[in-house]
Amino acid sequence: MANNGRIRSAFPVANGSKDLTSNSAPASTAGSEYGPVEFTRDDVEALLNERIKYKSKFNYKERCENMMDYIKRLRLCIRWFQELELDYAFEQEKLKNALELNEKHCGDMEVSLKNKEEELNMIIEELRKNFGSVQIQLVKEQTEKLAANDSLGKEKEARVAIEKAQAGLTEELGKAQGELQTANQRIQSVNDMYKLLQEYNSSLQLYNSKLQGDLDEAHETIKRGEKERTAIVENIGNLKGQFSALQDQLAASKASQDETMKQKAVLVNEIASLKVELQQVKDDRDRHLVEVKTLQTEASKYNDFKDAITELESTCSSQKTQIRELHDRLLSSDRRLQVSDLTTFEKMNEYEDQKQTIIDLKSRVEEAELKLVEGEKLRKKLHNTILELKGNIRVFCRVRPVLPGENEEGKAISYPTSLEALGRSIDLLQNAQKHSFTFDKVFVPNASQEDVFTEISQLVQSSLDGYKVCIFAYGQTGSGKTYTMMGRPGNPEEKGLIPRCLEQIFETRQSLRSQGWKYELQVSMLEIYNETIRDLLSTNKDAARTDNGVSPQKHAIKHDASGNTHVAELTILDVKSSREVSFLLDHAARNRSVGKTQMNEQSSRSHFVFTLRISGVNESTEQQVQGVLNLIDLAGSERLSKSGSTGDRLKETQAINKSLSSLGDVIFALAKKEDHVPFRNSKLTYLLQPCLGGDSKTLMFVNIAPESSSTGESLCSLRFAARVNACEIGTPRRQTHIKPLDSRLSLG
Ligand SMILES: Nc1ncnc2c1ncn2[C@@H]1O[C@H](COP(=O)(O)OP(=O)(O)OP(=O)(O)O)[C@@H](O)[C@H]1O
Repeated sequence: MANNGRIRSAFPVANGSKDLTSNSAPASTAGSEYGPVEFTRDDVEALLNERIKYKSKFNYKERCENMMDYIKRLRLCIRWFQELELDYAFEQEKLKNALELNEKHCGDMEVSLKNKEEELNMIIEELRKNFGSVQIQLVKEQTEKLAANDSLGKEKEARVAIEKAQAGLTEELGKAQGELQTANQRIQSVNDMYKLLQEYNSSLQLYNSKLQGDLDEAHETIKRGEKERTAIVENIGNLKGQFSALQDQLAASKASQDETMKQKAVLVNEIASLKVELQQVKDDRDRHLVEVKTLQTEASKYNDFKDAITELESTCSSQKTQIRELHDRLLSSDRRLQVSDLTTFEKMNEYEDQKQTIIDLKSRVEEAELKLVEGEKLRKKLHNTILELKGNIRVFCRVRPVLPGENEEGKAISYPTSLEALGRSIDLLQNAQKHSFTFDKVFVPNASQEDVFTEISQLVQSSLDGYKVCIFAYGQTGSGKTYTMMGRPGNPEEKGLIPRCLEQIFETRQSLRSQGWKYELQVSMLEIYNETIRDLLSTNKDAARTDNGVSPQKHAIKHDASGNTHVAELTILDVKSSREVSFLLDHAARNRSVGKTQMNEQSSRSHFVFTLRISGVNESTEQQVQGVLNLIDLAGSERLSKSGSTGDRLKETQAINKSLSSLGDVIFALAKKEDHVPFRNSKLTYLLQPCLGGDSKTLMFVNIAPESSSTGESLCSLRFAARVNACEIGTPRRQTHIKPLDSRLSLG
């Protein structure tokens, strides 16, 4: 029990003292005999280490008393301990409760803090949103402010203009009022003058009437004088004098009367003109009054404007305060924007660097692409040189995949993977014996139609360059010859070599136009069935389908001195697009002789020969080329035993085998450079004579079925192909000319 630095009094009981000062918590009330006592650690230790000394060892009474006292003190100490423990337990309980309370309080605080945090987050979110909307509003307010400023400026301008106009109008009004006043004055003076004239006129009239009276009087006097003349004859002279004087006076008064009359007329005219003038002045006055009225309405409008302007100004001032607020916010946003601008600037720099890197990379890619194009050109050139060096016959082997329902077990075919054999060799296992073959190319079962076409596309190009090209597919029934040549109908991905060749030719024809080349293409399709040629493009269905009705001589084959082949009465059609050719291919496929054999449900029982005659003229160089592309799907090569044929099928198989073995004979004779090459032994070899004879480029596909049951047939096919592959027949020759004036070369 640690004292924790509490200052305590020495153990009083132990010292026999009754100083019971209590100065610590928890307070102990131990020691009822001694009152509440407290022990320190030293007290307890002193008590425990106390050794009672006795005066006499044998004074048992004293020893007993001392012992009793010691026990009493020990008991006291124990009780103190117990009470202390109780107090501590109580205090611990209290602390525990306080701790729990605090924990609870803490939990509550935590919850409330979390709530507060959420609330604050929400407020922040809201503030952010508000900030966004405030920014939008700010932009809006700014545009509005600008618009208001604009309109205010306009209004001010209008106000100034109106004020100017008003000043002008007031000036004009003043002027008009002045004019009106002068006009009124003039009217007044005219009126006065008119009055005066009227007075003058009336006085003149008076004077006139007076003169008239005088005249009447004179007349009276004359009358009296006349009367008196008679009466006073002697006074005539005097009277005559009087009379003439009176007449003179009369004439003078008449003249003055005329004068007055004239003056009156002048005055009347003047009054009339003054009246007109007065009318004009009145009109002017009315006009001015109207102007004054309009000016007054404008002035009232201007007053309205004034109200609007004051309203606008108050809006402006409120907007100004808003703008000021927004401006403050804008400033803070600006500061943030500056920070983000800095980041953006850094990012921009990074972006620029990356852009530069991209540009560098692009230029490097372009360089690489250029190199690639150059390399491709070189490759083509080398390829052609190799072809020419190698001779004109090459062999490609293609193994078809295992078809659904076929047995995949016991793989008879494998493909060596050594560097020199990869893609060119094939091993066939028969009766535990391995037969290895190497060809120009071996296509594994998963090779696509496009893969195969890529390998022969150079050859197709050669036909456009003026070579005779002959590609044929050889192999047992069901090994994939028709698939290789024609593809799977209705599936563009799986179209065969013939449609792909034509697409390439038409595309190249189009692109060569820019170099001045113009090509004409003609197509013919025939089959050799039982040693008889049948025109597959004939529109006469009976002639196309019937075997017996066709004379073997009908489609006689002829070769001219230039190595061109003509088949009599064969339909040759000009073609302009690959679509046209596919239509013709469909037509021909429908006309083909097919039959069911043990090995193929739809076995081609004839050799199918597709011929494309290519005639090109270069208008700028006058160069002319004639190429021929023969694509041949041979009939199945299986042996009689395997085909299980009887009757007509047996006859077909025999004819097929005869022509195929003739093909072999011709190739081998050519290879051996024998004097006599048995071209005429079969229709097929005779037809293909110019293509096999050394001038052309020939490619043979040997098609192989993968299943073990076909191993025997596959071995035969591969052996035949290997022999062909070993042949070197001649060097292909290109048929080019400089355009003769009016000739068109015969084809084929
Ligand atoms: N490479 C290939 N990928 C997928 N299927 C193929 C392949 N080669 C051939 N086939 C399929 O195999 C079957 C037989 O092929 P195809 O008719 O072309 O053989 P064939 O040698 O022309 O036969 P025949 O000589 O009897 O006419 C067909 O259903 C064809 O679709």
